Amino acid sequence: MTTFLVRARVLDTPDDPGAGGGLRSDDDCGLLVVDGVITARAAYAEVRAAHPDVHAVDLREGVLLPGLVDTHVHYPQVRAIGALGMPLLEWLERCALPEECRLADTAYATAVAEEFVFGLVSAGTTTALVFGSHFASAVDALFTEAERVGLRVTCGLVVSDRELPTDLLTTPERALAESLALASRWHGRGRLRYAVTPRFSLSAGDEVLAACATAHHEVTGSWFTSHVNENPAEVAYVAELFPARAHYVDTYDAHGLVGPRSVLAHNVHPTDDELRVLASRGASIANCPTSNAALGSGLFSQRRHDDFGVRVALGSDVGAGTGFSLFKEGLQAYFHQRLLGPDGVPLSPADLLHLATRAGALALGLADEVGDLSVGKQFDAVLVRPHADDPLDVCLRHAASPDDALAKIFALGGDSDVAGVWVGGTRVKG
Ligand SMILES: O=c1[nH]c(=O)c2nc[nH]c2[nH]1
Ligand SMILES: [Zn+2]
Repeated sequence: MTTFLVRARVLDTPDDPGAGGGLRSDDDCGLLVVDGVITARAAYAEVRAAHPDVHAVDLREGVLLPGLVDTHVHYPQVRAIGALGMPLLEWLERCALPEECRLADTAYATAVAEEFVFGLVSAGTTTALVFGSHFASAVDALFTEAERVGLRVTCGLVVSDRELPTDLLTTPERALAESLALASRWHGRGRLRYAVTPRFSLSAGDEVLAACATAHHEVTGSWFTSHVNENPAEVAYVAELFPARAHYVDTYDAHGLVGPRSVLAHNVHPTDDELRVLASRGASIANCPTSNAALGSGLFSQRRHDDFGVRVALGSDVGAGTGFSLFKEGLQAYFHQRLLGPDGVPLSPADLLHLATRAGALALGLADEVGDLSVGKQFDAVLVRPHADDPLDVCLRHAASPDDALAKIFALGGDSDVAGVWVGGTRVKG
């Protein structure tokens, strides 16, 4: 049995700030961690008195947050980050898809998998719903690396049967067979799970979507992820390709793919009917603000999702998104709401932390395990400790309140401020 006691300044959001909760802040908190699980939480002196002999780790030089949860991030696109100036379909054709073709080479894919997992850990992301590769061997490489490092990863084979470079296409039969084979190797193994992943219905016709539905049904507890309503040209083309469907969401819903274990990325241009369907199915949306800005996709309406009761979490959407940091995504989510003027939702610092942690855990069905630092949860945590006299260090020392300190972390925090990362009680960075 491995037991240690953490002494830290802890910020987390166990209760949704948008639903009457707020920021939980404990200046001198004691967390007893036994075999990776938090078994006691109280004032440090109290936990210490009850456990006088346990080894203590003093993290008071920084701020301890729950591990960050990224609900939409593309593993094959690490090397494609930062291509600016194109809308979605042109960016896919000129930038993302040529790079994704290179993952047919397993040695290349293995190197990218290592870079990708390192990118997640460096940013303080401990749980991710990862958009995989079109090549099964590359998906194996990603799961292998995630397991080696110990991250919580849900991922799957990306499948498509049209509109993409030939090397990225498959058939419904092959899609199903390869998906089931991957799931049999990885789903439910340690912290890993399988996600059925048609790229988007623009590139996945009804036969492939039906194969995805079969895989989702056969792999108990699997997840479903894809893209939806990202860009007006994409939305118009999907409508042309699926004349019998009511709308973009219906291209998935008609196959029974939209439910509580679904995460759809973007949804920048939804109709009211689509929001109604998403809410009634209990599906989640990954809001990807830096990607939406970089590709000029538009401003995400948090208000309409809130009004219809659709769950929202955050995704970095690397490589259309401009990096792995969910602090940056949170800040951009905040900016976008500001730019919407009266139609925007004023996001507080606690809202941003909730979006980057517990909302993601809820979207991924992992809220009983991760997302905050309560008793019974896994010790998945991020220590934010900037270098002495960096602007963030200065601002944290002079913060007027815990909410103010958190705002400064989202405004100024980056990978170099992430001084420690733990997953299930094991330190994976720092
Ligand atoms: O932002 C995006 N990135 C992608 O790789 C992609 N594929 C389909 N639709 C997409 N959107
Ligand atoms: Zn994406």
